[in-house]
Amino acid sequence: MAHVQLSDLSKRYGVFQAVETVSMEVQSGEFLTLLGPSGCGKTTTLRMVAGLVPPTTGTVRIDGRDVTALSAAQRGIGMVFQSLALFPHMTVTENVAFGLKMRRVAPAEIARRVRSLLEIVRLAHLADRYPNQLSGGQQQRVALARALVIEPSILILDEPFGALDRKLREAMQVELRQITRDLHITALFVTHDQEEALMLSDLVAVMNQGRVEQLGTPQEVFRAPRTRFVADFMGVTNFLKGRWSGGVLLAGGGALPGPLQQVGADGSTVELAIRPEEVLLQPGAEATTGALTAAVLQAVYHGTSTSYTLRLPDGQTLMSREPNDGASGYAPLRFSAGDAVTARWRPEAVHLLQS
Ligand SMILES: Nc1ncnc2c1ncn2[C@@H]1O[C@H](COP(=O)(O)OP(=O)(O)OP(=O)(O)O)[C@@H](O)[C@H]1O
Repeated sequence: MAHVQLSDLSKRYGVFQAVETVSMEVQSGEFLTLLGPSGCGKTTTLRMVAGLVPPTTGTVRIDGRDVTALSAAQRGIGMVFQSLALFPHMTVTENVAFGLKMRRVAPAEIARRVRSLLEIVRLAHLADRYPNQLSGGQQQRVALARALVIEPSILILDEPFGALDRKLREAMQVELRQITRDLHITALFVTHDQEEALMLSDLVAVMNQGRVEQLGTPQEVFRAPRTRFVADFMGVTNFLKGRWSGGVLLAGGGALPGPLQQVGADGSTVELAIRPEEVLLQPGAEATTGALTAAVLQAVYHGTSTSYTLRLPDGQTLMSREPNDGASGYAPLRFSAGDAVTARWRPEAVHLLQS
């Protein structure tokens, strides 16, 4: 059980600000993921929590205690990194036992804990193998067992599944989620893969240029991104420029479906995001309030869905993505280039972005 609190954590390398005033709290047993593109400061943040990198300013607290000045070993945090560095000359059992031996745990207790951990990560049958006799996924599980065997209340994982193929990665993700839940471990995870972040986490912190741009549940950051960066990172492809007029948002050559809360004066402009799967199309151009007319520029079949690129009357483009169910999957596409259509969406599907 451990509660982690980061307060105004910053890291500067020379003149370069790698992490800037990051503050967040992870409750005991929660799974938090730092998500963001390469170089945004995820690893540096995680290493400051682990005690591997000293912060320039700010504090790290575990269960209310300031651990900023403590070494990594004194913090008792389990760690798994992408370059997992198993000891090649040791068997699976010896690799997992290593941390306990260093802590001078009694041999019988070591044997008991290693056996139990190998069962949890489903490797008991490979206990006597050497790392080079294991698949990549099995090696990752040894690394996980090795981190878990010291019974850490906090587990730190930096892109631990980056080298695995998709199927193996998914299996490991499910296992990791189960293990951290079962053992009530507080986990801090780093990835640049939004799907991985969404499926694993209780909380996702989206980072950009050293700062946390949005912190929320997976549903919040996916469904209600607050900035263009977060929306973009979450796979939103539709960004429209709009203008307020008497409580109505004008964009794309028409009035958007309301009610929307006007945030600026009349005439002020705003950027908005809409997920392509929220844009519903009907045949024929029918300009009514809450619907936009559009011309189909391109139709692309993706198997499980079909995407349409549309041109709106004011020249902006918009994407619509429709799921293909069993029947429609074999049917001809509903629209093709040049067709006139009407686009609508639920008022809640529109997210006004902060500039
Ligand atoms: N020891 C260092 N000296 C100087 N700059 C560094 C050092 N370590 C990291 N940086 C820089 O700090 C920034 C953040 O690095 P960090 O490793 O935290 O990013 P990241 O988000 O984890 O990226 P990735 O996904 O590529 O690992 C990068 O621009 C990196 O070049």
